[in-house]
Amino acid sequence: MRPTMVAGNWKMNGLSGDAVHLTQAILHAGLEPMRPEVVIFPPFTLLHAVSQEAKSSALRWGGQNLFWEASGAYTGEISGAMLRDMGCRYVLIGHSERRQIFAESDAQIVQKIKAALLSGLIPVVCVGETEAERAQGLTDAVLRRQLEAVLPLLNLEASQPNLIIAYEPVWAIGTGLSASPEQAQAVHVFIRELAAAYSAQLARRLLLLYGGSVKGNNAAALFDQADIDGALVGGASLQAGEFIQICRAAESAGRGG
Ligand SMILES: O=C(CO)COP(=O)(O)O
Repeated sequence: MRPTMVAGNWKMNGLSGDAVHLTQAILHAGLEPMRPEVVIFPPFTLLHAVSQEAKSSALRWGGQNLFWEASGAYTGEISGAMLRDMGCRYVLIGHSERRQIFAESDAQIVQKIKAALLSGLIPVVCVGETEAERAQGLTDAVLRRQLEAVLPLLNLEASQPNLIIAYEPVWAIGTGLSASPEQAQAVHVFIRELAAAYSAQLARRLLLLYGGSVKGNNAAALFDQADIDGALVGGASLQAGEFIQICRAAESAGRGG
């Protein structure tokens, strides 16, 4: 399998001018449409600006989070319908920063995934172990717990998976210390095996992104791995040149070059 998605998670960064600049840089980079699919996840406040720039292109965008209720007295929250209204195709759910800083539980993440699916969004569900968990040999156990909540939501009636999984080891996020291609590949194989318990066909087609200090200079080696289908990029997605380099690495991997 070959990388099919490069996604940029801008986190809580950027003002309108930055959104226009970054989006235009990606649009003008001459990337091959959909090889890979390029997706950006700006803050909610920049979704409109991004959608205006990218609406007639192959570039896609999504929200970084959502709340599970459709509407109502939930001050400060954003629903799936609101994201759809901004033209979003995707939504990040369960990012480790949400799990750690905002104490999101596996049960809440399940509610969010259900709400996203009901709204017609494709959830990009983030999983991953902390440094302490890896040191204690708990990586598989943590991923199993996180994914046992998520994988039952796979639509077994469909021919294509209704969600995407991003493996983001917490120790690799924002540290400059990416997982090695072999480490990431081993975990991706494990995740695919867990998914195969629900459906072998969907497991084969499940998009597994790697995230954690992906840069222009390490992306190609990650994409060379058979089960790394793309990347979820944080810091480097805020620098147009770096992000475009990662997209090009995915293009080349897609050509077998
Ligand atoms: O959290 C991430 C993407 O969601 C990864 O962040 P970095 O690429 O900055 O390590």
